[in-house]
Amino acid sequence: MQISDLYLLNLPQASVYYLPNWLNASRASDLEQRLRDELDWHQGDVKVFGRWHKTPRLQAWHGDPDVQYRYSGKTLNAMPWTPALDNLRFELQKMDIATNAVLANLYRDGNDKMGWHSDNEPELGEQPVIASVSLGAERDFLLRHRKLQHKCSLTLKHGSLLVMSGDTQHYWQHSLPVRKKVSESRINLTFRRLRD
Ligand SMILES: O=C(O)CCC(=O)C(=O)O
Ligand SMILES: [Fe+2]
Repeated sequence: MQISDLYLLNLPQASVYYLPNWLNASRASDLEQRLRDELDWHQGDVKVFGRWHKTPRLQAWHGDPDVQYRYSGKTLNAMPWTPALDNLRFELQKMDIATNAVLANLYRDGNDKMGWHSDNEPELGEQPVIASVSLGAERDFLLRHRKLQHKCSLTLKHGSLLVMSGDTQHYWQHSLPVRKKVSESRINLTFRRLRD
């Protein structure tokens, strides 16, 4: 499989690709269970408008030993790859998506969320490639252009793969809004490549 086998979203100044059934349902469910048990989940702190809050989701940071992650003024060392994460990383590698770390998010239910942001930290480079795997509850993923009026909403399915590349992070923001009716949890893995 190649990135060109995914569906390209028709968005200006963006390269966003999506494949709903990247993993079959049973593999996706097994993986979800394993990751829930194996990853180094913790609830971090974020600074929003000068005040500290608990992140409205759990997170885990895994990757190559030398990879560090700067987040709200803190530096975290990556925990090692687990076999399950390493397998996925290998499959992405076969699609020419080279990554050395993954930020995992666990949304415990529809109250957990992620606010508007771009993944544009300098260590991700000029044109970051972010490969995002979704497991568990379906959640809406929103994209909005920073200057134009364009918006887009996508329901990320169990076992799906979303790839953001090119200028996407430069011109667009994305978010995962609260969905009160969702009672199930969701795990999302965002594979990234950080440089030093
Ligand atoms: O949960 C998602 O689908 C989005 C996660 C995300 O944007 C991130 O980790 O940077
Ligand atoms: Fe993101």
